Amino acid sequence: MEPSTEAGLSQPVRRSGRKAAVPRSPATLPVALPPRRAPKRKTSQLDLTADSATPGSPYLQNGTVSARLRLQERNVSASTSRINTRFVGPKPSLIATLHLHRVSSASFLASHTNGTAPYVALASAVLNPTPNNGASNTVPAAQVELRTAQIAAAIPNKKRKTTRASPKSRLNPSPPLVDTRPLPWGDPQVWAETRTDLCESLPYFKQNQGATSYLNGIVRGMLQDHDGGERSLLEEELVITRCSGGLGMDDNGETRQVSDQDANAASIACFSNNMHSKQPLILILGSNNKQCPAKVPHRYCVMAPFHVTDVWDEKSYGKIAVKVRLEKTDLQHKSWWAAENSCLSLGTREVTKVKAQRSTCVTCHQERPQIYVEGWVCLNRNCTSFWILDGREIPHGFKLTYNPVFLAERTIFNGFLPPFLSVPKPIQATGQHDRLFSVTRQCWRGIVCMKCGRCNSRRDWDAWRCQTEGCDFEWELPREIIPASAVMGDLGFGFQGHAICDDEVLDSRIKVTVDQIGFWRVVRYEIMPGMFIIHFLANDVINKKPGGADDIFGILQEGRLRLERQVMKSSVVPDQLTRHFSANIGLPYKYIVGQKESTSFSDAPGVFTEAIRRMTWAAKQVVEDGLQEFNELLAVGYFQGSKMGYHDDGEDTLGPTVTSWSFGGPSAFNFRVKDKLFSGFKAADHKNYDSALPVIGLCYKPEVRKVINQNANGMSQAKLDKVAKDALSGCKKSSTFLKMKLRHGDFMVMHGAEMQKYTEHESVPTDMLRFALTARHVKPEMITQDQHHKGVLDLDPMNSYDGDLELYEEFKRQQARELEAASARRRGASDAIMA
Ligand SMILES: O=C(O)CCC(=O)C(=O)O
Repeated sequence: MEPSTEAGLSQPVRRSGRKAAVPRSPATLPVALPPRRAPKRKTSQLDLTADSATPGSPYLQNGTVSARLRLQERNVSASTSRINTRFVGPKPSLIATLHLHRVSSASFLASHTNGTAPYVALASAVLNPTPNNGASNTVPAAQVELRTAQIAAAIPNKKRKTTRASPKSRLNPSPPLVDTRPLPWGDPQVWAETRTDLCESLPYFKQNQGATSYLNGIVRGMLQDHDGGERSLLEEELVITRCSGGLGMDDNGETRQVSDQDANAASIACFSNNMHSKQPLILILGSNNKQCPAKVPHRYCVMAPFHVTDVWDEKSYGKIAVKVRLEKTDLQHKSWWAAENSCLSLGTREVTKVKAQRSTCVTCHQERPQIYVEGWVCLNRNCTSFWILDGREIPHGFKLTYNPVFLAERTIFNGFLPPFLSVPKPIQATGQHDRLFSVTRQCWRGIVCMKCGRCNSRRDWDAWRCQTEGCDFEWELPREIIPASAVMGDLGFGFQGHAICDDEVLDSRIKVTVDQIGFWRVVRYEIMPGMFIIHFLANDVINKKPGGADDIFGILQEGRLRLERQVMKSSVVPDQLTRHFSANIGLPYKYIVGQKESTSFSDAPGVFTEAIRRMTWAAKQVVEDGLQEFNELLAVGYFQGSKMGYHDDGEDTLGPTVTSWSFGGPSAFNFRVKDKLFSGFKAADHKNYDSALPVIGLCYKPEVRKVINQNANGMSQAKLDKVAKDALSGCKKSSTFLKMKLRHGDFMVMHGAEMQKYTEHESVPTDMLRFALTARHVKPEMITQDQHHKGVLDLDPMNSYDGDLELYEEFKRQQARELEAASARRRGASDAIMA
């Protein structure tokens, strides 16, 4: 039997944060549309910056917090002089005084994070009337406190243009100044402190930036980290939110609809698919969400499975937005995010009998429930009656209230629940998995701690470890040492004679020469005079020698070097981890990622000193004058599917020669000219041509560029852009000029002072397990004295590597003996025939 309308609520439904609306018959509801938009209240614009205290700032290292805060408004400014404090323990606190000028009253907030611990600066200022006696009105008027908080950087009320929100600004919105919400009823079963941990650990949420995670036409998970825009809500059992898309920032820094949401956007179709195919999705709550009825205990908390009950179009700020209504599938148990004093009772409610009245649009014949108290509205954007109420289009700013009966509706979910409702179990190896299982893509995903429910990315090479202080949960898979032959792809045991070179040269301006040193095939690629890349191709005989590539491949797998995934210094996603694992030996290397402490050569296994010996041999074969000795070694490990994206090794602390040694699976090692250099344009769309950028042979039309640069003097930027755009028409983005295939045991030498300035490289392993050791010269004068001992190497000159020349000599002697024996056999056979 169909449930009756607007009756049957046996228990009052309590909703926090919304005015109680009296349910009335839709037909009798008065509809009062305002004649015109209410004037917008002008809010004070404050701009507080905590400079020198931005993420990664050196001022946040060594336990010292240092910040200078500025508050700016028209005719108003405030600043502190630099404030410093040393902190101990996890909750540093810092009090500083703000000097305010002509401030009437203000309260503001800024925060920053040093990559591990977030800080928030809170300040408030009070009325300071200008003294009548004409004395300076600069007075200490506010106290600034820096303390740890579970929130990311934010600057409220910052004056911004109405533009699309950058991914970064959407990740760092304003949290409430003081969270007065009650504590939650319970605890989330699964939670995370970083977006990377969340996305790497949960099968149903893999979106590093967006809010909706969908696959094969079905939404798997959705993050509620902000409020879902106008008329959105988040309650104990119900969420109404918008499908993402078409959002931007208004003048107050609030996110809102700035363009029509695309009706054909994949995410919208996915929500409809979920609804029609009865597929639930998992909602995740972020700590920036202000609509949750209780305090959010962690940065990200998994809520529960929800199902989609309605999807509709509406208008928000004059633009079309798509809304989705989601109900919790489990109505029997209290939601953990309910307020601790919530009195929504469960159990005996006959909620399914509550149904809002449905009506059909006379124009498009679509049926919908009555969603707003003010009356029934057609919510189909393709209909001419769309967003019409009482014969008029609903004006922007008109306050619509949800029909409480529509909100009270509950639908018994009779679809299938996904298998990952509770805590996803950590990955396990079964008897069917082979020995390579432990280095597959699945094994460097994250896991959920079985003790505290925290999502943890895999950070360590050898195991998963929970990062919650005091939690000792560790998870390890059985591992065995994998021989190189198991990951060498089509080559199996490798070459017995000289290896075949499969490198691809994609720019004919590169000069290629091929040579041979013993068993080593040496291929040289000259980019320009004095700047070259050399590929030393190894073979199976060299690799098998003691101290050779086979031995080192085994030792690297033992895990004594403690390879770790590092936090990337510059990434749109905070706390993003590299896809590869690494550890540094010798002098510290200021790498693109935040390397942990470097191990000294004397503390590292001796085999790494042997590695430096061999890499020094390779570099000496090709660098004619004065090779600067290597004092740093970066070990990098790759599981299946991990890689190192395009970068250069151009830190000013480094010498001009970089040598690497490869182990295990092959890697596509690609080189390209840096994009700006390639075209001369510093911005996309052929804008900001820079005549000062150097022109090398591998640039786009270098001769044309030189002529443009000669004539650039005195030209306006606009004129220069026009001239360059016309002369360099057809110029695309820089592409790979050399694809090197590095195999087990190969060396690669890059040399040239300008090499790292002009070019960049990436490493994309193509099989399951690979390591690379890269040796560099770090200028000791640029490193603090206390680190110098780490780079000291005991390279006995009597013991240096000689390219295994004797192996090749022996191979030639053996070949000669075999030839001699074969011809002796032939001679013997013909003698026998003659006899
Ligand atoms: O050989 C590799 O896999 C990458 C090494 C590399 O590019 C680096 O350490 O900078």
